[in-house]
Amino acid sequence: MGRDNAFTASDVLVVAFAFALFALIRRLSRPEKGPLPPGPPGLPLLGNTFDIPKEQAWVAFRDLSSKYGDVVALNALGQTIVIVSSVEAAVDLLDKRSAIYSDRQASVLADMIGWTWNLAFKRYGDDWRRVRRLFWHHFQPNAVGQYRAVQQRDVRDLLRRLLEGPTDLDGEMKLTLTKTILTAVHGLPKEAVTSRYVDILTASEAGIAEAFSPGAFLVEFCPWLRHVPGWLPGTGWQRKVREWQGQSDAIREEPFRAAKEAMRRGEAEPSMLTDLLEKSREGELDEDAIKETTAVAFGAGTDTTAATLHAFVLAMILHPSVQQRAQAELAAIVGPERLPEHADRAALPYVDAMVKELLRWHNVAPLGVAHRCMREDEYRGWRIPESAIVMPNAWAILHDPETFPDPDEFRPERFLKDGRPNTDVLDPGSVAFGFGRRICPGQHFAEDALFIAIASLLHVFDFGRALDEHGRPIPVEVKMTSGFLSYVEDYKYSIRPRSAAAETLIRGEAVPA
Ligand code: HEM
Repeated sequence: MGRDNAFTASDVLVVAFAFALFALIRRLSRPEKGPLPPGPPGLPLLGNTFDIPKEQAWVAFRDLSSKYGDVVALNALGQTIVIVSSVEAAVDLLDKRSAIYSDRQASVLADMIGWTWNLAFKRYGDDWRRVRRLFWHHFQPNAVGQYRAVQQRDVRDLLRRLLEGPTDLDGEMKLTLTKTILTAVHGLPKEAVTSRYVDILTASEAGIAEAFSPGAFLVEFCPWLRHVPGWLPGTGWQRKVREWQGQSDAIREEPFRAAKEAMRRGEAEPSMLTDLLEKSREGELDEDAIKETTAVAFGAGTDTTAATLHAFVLAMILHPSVQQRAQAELAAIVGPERLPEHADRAALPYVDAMVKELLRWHNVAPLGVAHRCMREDEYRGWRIPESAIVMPNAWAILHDPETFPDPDEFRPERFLKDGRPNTDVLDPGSVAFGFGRRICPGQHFAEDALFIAIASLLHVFDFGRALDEHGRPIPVEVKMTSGFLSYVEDYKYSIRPRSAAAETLIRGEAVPA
């Protein structure tokens, strides 16, 4: 809202004070049963609002946990936020007590934009349960094997595009995952999946980042503002909401429409959608549930996985010895005459450990997705109030030097012992994908997608630093963007096929004996 100058900073402060005062009076009028978890002292009314930075909040929260412990309570204008920075506390609360920690915070803006169709934002209840069950049925460990052929097909197409010349690596990763998901989930033939779908997602991510930037929109604090007519001064923000509505609708409707069109022409591939439509013919499902279930795979699965892969190439540039070790393993196990397949995974412990290390090293959701406590609870003698927001600081857990020495280093061997997987080390997948009943249902699909992409890329390409006009390597550094999802900032890279035989493999031709 500040962005279109619709409201001044003093408007925001007045409303914030009113909101905080209301929360304070409400709290004082209720007897309290125990202390909140420890945390920094807050200002009168405003609480800890200034302890919550907009940039890289996970780093500031980690610093708070070093001082106050693994469970820290903050008060933002009367709203309790509990930051959890250990696996033990995250599992105790979000997993073992998931019956009361599986809700999401209501958002007026999400409701206005129409994002409430999205499983990740749905409140805990029957509607969430219905879509989640349908989704899980198609993405549980025993089901994801059916998507491997499509994942492999699209990664091999990616290799070909990368061989053809310099390209936008980030965009290519996104296009690859978009093709995979829209084929596997919607049944779209790969030719029908153009960069138009990538653009839809990119626009909607920017919208989500802006809409959910804390404190940016007064309507979150004053829900009545949504009813103010759009012709009144100061309502420019409603234009933005309409734009975001369009993006949310596009994610939900466009692939679905295209898929139905492809079915009509007899060009659709077997997919989750064809399966769900079959069930709907038997009268078990309505069209909205089908659209929501398929659209959330596109909305939640594409960018998260593509962003993780984009971070992978950066890790390879920064850690050439890791790249070489993985390539040696691939050369020994897969050999020069073929490209890797999912079935090779068990025989490639180092590459498998790279998937773990990647999920640890770059957290696309550094603070997970916040859960909401549905009923007042007690934990280690502290009171967790009803409606408290509980955020697992996945980044802090996965960068804790006690668990992962030199956490900024990309070191897959930390997950190996005598060359075999070391089950004594915390599996980053058990943190990066969240907790409890809301745990990411796309985890197994994502891990498969990451494995086949990493193995295939390293089998045929060398990644390194790009050179400047004087032939000097251009420095790269790891910078994480802030926001609901975090990406590594763009970087310069060089890519070249490892050998003539590798080029032949990429082109899909037989390697001469
Ligand atoms: C590297 C890739 C990915 C990461 C790191 C990731 C991470 C997460 C996290 C942290 C959550 C929140 C869990 C919680 O509330 O505790 C989540 C939720 C979700 N993810 Fe993923 N995800 C990834 C890929 C995928 C994929 C490939 C799909 C689908 C094909 C997917 C679908 C979803 C859905 C539908 C939810 C919402 C679940 C709910 O609220 O019930 N994700 N993901």
